[in-house]
Amino acid sequence: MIEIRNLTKVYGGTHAVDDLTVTVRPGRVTGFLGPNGAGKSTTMRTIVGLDRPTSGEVLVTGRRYADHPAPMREVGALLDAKAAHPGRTAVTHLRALAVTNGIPRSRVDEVVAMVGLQEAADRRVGGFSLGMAQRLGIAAALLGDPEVVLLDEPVNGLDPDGIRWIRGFLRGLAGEGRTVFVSSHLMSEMALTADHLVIVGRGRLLADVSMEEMTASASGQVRVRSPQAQELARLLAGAGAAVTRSEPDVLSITGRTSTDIAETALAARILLTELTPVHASLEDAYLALTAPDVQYRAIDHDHTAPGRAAA
Ligand SMILES: Nc1ncnc2c1ncn2[C@@H]1O[C@H](COP(=O)(O)OP(=O)(O)OP(=O)(O)O)[C@@H](O)[C@H]1O
Repeated sequence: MIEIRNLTKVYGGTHAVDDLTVTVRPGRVTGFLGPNGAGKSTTMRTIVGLDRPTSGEVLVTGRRYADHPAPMREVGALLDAKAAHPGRTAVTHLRALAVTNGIPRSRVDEVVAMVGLQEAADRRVGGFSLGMAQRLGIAAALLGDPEVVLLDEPVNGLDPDGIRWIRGFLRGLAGEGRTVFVSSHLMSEMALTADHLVIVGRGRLLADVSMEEMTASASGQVRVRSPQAQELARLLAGAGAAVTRSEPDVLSITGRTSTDIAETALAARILLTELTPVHASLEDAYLALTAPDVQYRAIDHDHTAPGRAAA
């Protein structure tokens, strides 16, 4: 578990993280989302002791990172895939890390196999593709068999095969009961990987929600099928709901919950054959939530759609 309590980090005059309080729980993949400059990397660096909080604190499995006698056994992090020395082979890099952290050398072979790098184990890291470097970074993060795993943009620049591999791998780690905290800007990927979301904007917490809640609440729409659709539409519209009829027996309703609609139908003895909250895509839900907090926005040249973040 990661407990972030009133974390603030100020660089010069910039509040990179601003009074952030959130708990990242084990047994699930938690996606860490936010526009460019929202403070995700700063938060992750603080969790592993690479940045000191200006105020507040972060506890990993109950203690500050620096207070753990063997921190690599508690938390493994992939913050920069290109961090390994280019002249070393994958195995010498991992052995050096193992030795300095009191981890048996036999563990190196285990993590190399876990990430599928056996064939490249004796090649120099400088010649690795981005996908291989990401795998090596993950192997390093897993050396201490940690309960908590942090990954900053692990799928950046990977091909679809690599992305799919990381997705399955992270879900497997969470399935073993580990705490998996992963940042990404790829919403379609997060929608497939994460169970829970922590969303920040300008250093502050915007949402700490399950994927299900995030996408259901953003749409606010309920789809209803009924042989008495016209009568139901009249009743709901009369009560202030926005109702559109897409097929003769199908209504899209905004402004009423599923329960409200079921109660209205029951009271009027109207048969419902379908009652479904419509989920927004994660991308739509995310963009709606973070729009006020986007700091870097491209100029919109075609004047047909709002420009999105670019930095
Ligand atoms: N070492 C530093 N010195 C000065 N300012 C910094 C430093 N690190 C981060 N910042 C600033 O803190 C803010 C948060 O940056 P951070 O990299 O944590 O955001 P992020 O959410 O990871 O962004 P991105 O999605 O672009 O990677 C930004 O305004 C950034 O310019």
